[in-house]
Parts: sequence; C-alpha cells; structure tokens
Amino acid sequence: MLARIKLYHDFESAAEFQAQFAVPDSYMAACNYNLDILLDAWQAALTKLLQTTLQTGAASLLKSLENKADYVEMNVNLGSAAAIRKLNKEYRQKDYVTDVLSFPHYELKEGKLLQPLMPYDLEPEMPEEADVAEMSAEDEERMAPKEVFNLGDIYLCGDKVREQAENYGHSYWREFNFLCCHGFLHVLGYDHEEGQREESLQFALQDQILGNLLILRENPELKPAELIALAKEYNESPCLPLTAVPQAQTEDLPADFKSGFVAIVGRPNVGKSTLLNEISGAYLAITSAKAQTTRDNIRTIYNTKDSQIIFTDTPGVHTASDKLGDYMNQSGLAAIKDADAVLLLVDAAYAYPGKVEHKLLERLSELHKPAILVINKADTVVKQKLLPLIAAYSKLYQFQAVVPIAALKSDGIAELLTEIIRILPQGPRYYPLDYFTDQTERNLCAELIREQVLKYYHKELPYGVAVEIEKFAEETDATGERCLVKLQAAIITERASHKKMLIGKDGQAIKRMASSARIKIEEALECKVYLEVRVKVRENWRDKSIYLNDYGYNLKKAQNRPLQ
Ligand SMILES: Nc1nc2c(ncn2[C@@H]2O[C@H](COP(=O)(O)OP(=O)(O)OP(=O)(O)O)[C@@H](O)[C@H]2O)c(=O)[nH]1
Ligand SMILES: [Zn+2]
Repeated sequence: MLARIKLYHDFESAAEFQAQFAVPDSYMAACNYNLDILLDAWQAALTKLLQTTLQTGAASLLKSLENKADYVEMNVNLGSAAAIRKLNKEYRQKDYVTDVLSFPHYELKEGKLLQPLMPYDLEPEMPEEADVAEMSAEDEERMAPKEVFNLGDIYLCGDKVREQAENYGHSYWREFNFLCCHGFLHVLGYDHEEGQREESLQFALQDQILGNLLILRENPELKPAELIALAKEYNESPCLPLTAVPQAQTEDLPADFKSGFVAIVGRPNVGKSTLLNEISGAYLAITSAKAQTTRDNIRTIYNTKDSQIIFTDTPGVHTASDKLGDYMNQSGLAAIKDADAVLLLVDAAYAYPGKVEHKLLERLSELHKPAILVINKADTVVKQKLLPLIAAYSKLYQFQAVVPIAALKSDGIAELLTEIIRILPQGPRYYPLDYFTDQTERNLCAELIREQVLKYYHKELPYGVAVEIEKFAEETDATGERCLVKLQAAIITERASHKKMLIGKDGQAIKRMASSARIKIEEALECKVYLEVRVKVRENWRDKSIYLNDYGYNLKKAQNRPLQ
C-alpha cells in the first residue's frame, strides 16, 4: 500500500503561479523559475506529510485498507485567493478568503471509517498499456488493475500561507505544511471545532506529525538545496509505503484500560497550577502567590500501564472586569464541559463554599459531571478543621471522593491519582506515551517571563502585562545537541506609566527581572539562554479582542484559524 498525492492547479505559467500563490522568490530562484521542479518538490513533501499523517492519525483506516488498496491518495488543489473565496461561499456560505478547505469523500471519525469498507469504495485504475507483444509474469503483475482509495480534496490558498507565515513569524514552508496537515486531518475526520477533546486530539496530532518531520516553527525557511533534493526524491519515488501499524501505538492495551480528561478548577490561588506541576513532574504552569496567575488552559498527560489521565489546569474562576477576565472564566467553564471528571480544588484555610464554588458546582450539576473535592494546602490547618468543611461541601454536591492534599509538599497526590483512575471510564490511550504536554517551549518561555513580572512588580501592574516571544532561535553544537537559545521578548503593558515602572531607574528593574527570568528559562530548556527584553505599550490591550488574539488568548485556538 502506497501513499500518493494528486496535485492540481490551473495557473498558466510559473510567473502567474508565483503571483497567485504568493510563492517567495527564494523558492522560484531555487528551481530556476521552472514550475515543474517546484511542484515536484512540493509533491515530495506532501507525500511524506500524507504518509506520516495516515500512519499517525489513521491507523484504523489503514488496517481496513490493508491488502485491499494499492494506493491511498489525497487531492491537493492549489488555488488563488479568489478561487478559494468562491468555494468558501458556495459550500460554506462564508464570503471570505480562507486558508484551507477540506472535502472528504468518506465518512470518517478520527481516522476510523464510520461504515464498513465496500468494494465500490475502491476505484480500479488501469496502468498504462505496455508496448510489448509478450508479457512476462512481472509485466502481468505490473499491468494488473490497481485499487485506489481516494480520501478527498483539500484546497490551499497561497496568499494565506504567505500572510499567516508572516503573522506568526515562521517560514512559508512551516505554514504550507501546517495547513496541509490541518486539512488532511479534517479529511480524516478530526474536527477541533467540535469540542475541547477533539481540539486536543487534532492539535496534538499536528504537533506530533510536523515534529516527526522536523517541520518546526523555529526552523529557518527551506533552503534551495533542500528544495532541489526534494524534487529529486519525488522523481525517484513518487509514492511512499504505508504501514498499517503506527510507530507510536504498537502497545496492546489491557481490556479494562481507563482514560479520560480531567479538569482542575477552582478560584484563583488555591494551587491548581502547583498541583498540575506536581503531577507532571515538570514546571509547565507558572505559579505565584498572587491571584489570577494562570490565564490559559494547560494540559499534561499522566500515564500508567493501565490508564491515561489528561489533566487541564484552568485559570481561576473570578469576577471578571475585562475581556481577558471573561476569557479566563470561559476557559475554566469550557474545560468542565469536555471533562470526564472534574477536580474542584479549594484552599483548606478559606474553603467554605463561596460564590465561585457555588457557580462551579451549579455547572457540575447541570452537566452531571463526576467530581472529586480536593482540599489543598492541608498543611496549613489542623486536621479537625477539615471535617466541618467536608460536611458543608457534601451537602451541596454528591462528590465521588474527598481528598485532602498539600500539592506544594507532594502530600496526598498518590491517593488522589488512585481516586481519579477509579472514576474514569474505559477508553483508549489518547496520546502516545512520549507526549506529555501541549505547553510549547515558546509559550513556556513567555510564561516564565510573566512569572518574574508577577514576582518583581506589585499592585495592578503585573495584571496588565502580556509577554510575546518575538524571536526564538536555537544553536546546536557539533554533536547536534541544542546548546544555546536566543530569545527576544516583548513585554506588553497597557499604560505608558507602567512602561516607566517596568524599566525602572537606569533600566535596573527590568535588568533584574530579565536576569532571573533567564535563569528560570535556562533551567527549563536545559541549555544556555540569551534573553533580550523590551517593553511595548498597547493601550487597554486586555479589553481589545484583537490584542487578546495576538497574545494567544483565544478560545478558538488553532491560532484563530477558521473551520475548514
Ligand atoms: N502552604 C501551601 N501552599 C500552597 C500549596 N499549594 C500551592 N500553594 C501556594 O499557593 C499559591 C498559589 O498557587 P498556584 O498554583 O499559582 O494557584 P492557582 O490556583 O493556579 O492560581 P491562579 O493561577 O491564580 O488561578 C502559591 O504561592 C503556591 O506556592 C500547598 O499545598 N500548601
Ligand atoms: Zn494557576
């Protein structure tokens, strides 16, 4: 079984192609303005992408096709902005240019056929006539009709590839591959718009597939020699072999394997992020003594032989006073909706149910969610104090368990994990064993800088700060190990007066802050780091959707990509 790409476009010349598909000049120059060479190189890349996508995200489909299909293929159509806009209007009633559109031929859900495979699902293809009178056995084999399984079409808009690559500050190559991968996954029945679980799954797969192919955001643009090498590869082998068993999922799961999504919710400052870090054994979510530290959902994956738990740390639910606050609350509530179980975290010292807890419990009842009451910071009170507290909560909700812990001291974590696994449903291992978080290094660096801002500055200043990583460049040593990361970060603040305070007299304040941030980042990335920080003022950014998007606070992640 082979993976095969059918590549289509209706441009007349290389010049028209370059203009309409917004191809960077470096690509055109690399292939000497010969369109055939460029398309061969893209064809090679897309075939690899299809091979990896199928093996990573459609093992079940490949199993169904094993010994039946000779080719599993995808049509990739390269279109102008106008052509994509027309399709988007015609098929989705959306009158704007979008980046990629997908049209599946079969009904698939997450890489599985929803209906059994029928003989007519495969299309026979006659090989070109051999020009010989007598055929050898080998020729006959070659001349036998081939069975083709055509998955569907994606339409890619070059203008958008160019535009988004520029907006996200990565290469055209990364964006091109990202969008095609995104489109392929839609054709295979992955849909991030359906809910948080679907979103995690699709985005984790995207990361994993592009990671396997080493098509990373921080990589430079494709080099001319690489483009030529790809074109050559395509001419040598236009199709790539498909194996039905994906590399990452060869494990045989026990029949009673349990898995699920677990949301950690509660008011600000109860220790949600501390608990997440404790469970992951890594520092993924920044923490601080100040309330409202976490702004976004962060996931970590906990694996045992018989279970997989996907934890989501959420921003504390509070009374919001701006759009950022709304976003934070919605993130928390959305995590509950898609969870298989919920941990309601409360602080042992101030735990009596208040407005926030009532709101969260209301939500849990509406959705009939199994929940565990987790009383954190148990180290700060005497044991007797816990009993009346437990009684007060038990009146409000039928908890599956009540577990006192001290996240900061690792107390009670094992008991908590046991209780969680007990109440989880049977299910698959959603993520491969080596995937443990959706936190990216880039985002973690931004968060570690924000953590130091929370530590070094007071009053309302830190709450008005966002951090943007403008440059993330890596250097490797002779053995290929990463030895240096050069970071350029912008601290976004909402007022000119805050900018002054951030910088401080002679830049002392920002230097001190940046130097402790650098040390934290070096610990996290395990290599030397150069950090350059500057301050930008964006008036009232917390209340402007456009800035919230820019700084990564967007409920429809996919970095704000429209549904394809
Ligand atoms: N004494 C004690 N302090 C703890 C414990 N767990 C967390 N803390 C402290 O509580 C503070 C808040 O912890 P975070 O993990 O940032 O709290 P959070 O719930 O994530 O807060 P937000 O992100 O603001 O919603 C930090 O100063 C932690 O060190 C604990 O078990 N015992
Ligand atoms: Zn937090």
